Amino acid sequence: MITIHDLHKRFRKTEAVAGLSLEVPEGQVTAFLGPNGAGKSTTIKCLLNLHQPDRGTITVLGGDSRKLGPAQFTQIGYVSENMELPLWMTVKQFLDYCRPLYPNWDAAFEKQLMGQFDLPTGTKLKDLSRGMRMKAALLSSLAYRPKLVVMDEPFSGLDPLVRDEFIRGLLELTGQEGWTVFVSSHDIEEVQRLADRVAIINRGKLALAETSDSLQARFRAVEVVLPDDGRAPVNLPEDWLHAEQAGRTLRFTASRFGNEEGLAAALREAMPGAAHHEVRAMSLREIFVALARAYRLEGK
Ligand SMILES: Nc1ncnc2c1ncn2[C@@H]1O[C@H](COP(=O)(O)OP(=O)(O)OP(=O)(O)O)[C@@H](O)[C@H]1O
Repeated sequence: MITIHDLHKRFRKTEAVAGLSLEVPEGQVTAFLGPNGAGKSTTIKCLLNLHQPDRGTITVLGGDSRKLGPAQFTQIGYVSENMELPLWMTVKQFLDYCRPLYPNWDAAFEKQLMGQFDLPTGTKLKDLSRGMRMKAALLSSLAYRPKLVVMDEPFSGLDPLVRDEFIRGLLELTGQEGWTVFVSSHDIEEVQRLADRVAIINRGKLALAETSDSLQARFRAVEVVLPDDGRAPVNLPEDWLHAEQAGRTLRFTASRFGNEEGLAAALREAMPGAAHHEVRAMSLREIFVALARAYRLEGK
């Protein structure tokens, strides 16, 4: 659905995107993660033809992003935290304004979304809470049933309750509609329930792209009780991340977990005298924290 190849974009001295290549497959929700200033918004603006790439190519919906025009934009829903909305309009006026812009606008679906999002039609956009305003923006971008939904930090600034409700609505819809969604965030917590795939960008480059299932299959939190002399070996396997010892307990993150037997054998080899160990699956949030430490993800 989206193929980014060797994307470069510079603003004066800042190299915002520095050779990013990424595939966003059809029918899945891809979370595009990275710290502040990593290059997420710049990538999204390039793929929507709002910025010209300096180098590299992006294919969106089968065509060159630089040729995206009104016809393609009726197939793409775009929601951004910085979106400018006509705040003086009521929700109803706003939707009346959007409807004729999209030949594929689905009035019945608009109604369904209105119910689902529980929006007050007669209220001016400027008088809505931030969460409600994002919902109005989302509604106006979904009611024409786009093939591709691109969201740039849609949840930032929403309180957890509103965010959860918003995500529940989105989850239902993506499930029903089979949408391809590309959603950026600086915090996995915001999008972990939505994401089929995770792509991490750091300092303008791709650090990792993988399905959530594969990440959750290969990461484990491990706790080992060391033998009486209580010293962990200095050279642990390099896929055991962030080893920390407290008393006789050694904790680390196994980043290439295959199965219990394989891990037990590796533990016996690395620490022959260890008494016992515990292995626990990790949430995407915990995995992201471990990855952030491993890649030293930092804002610019
Ligand atoms: N129009 C611009 N002019 C100058 N510099 C820019 C411009 N847009 C982005 N940058 C810089 O490019 C880098 C990447 O910014 P970008 O907004 O793409 O990051 P981001 O990952 O979306 O960050 P955030 O999570 O803070 O939104 C930053 O250093 C930013 O200051």
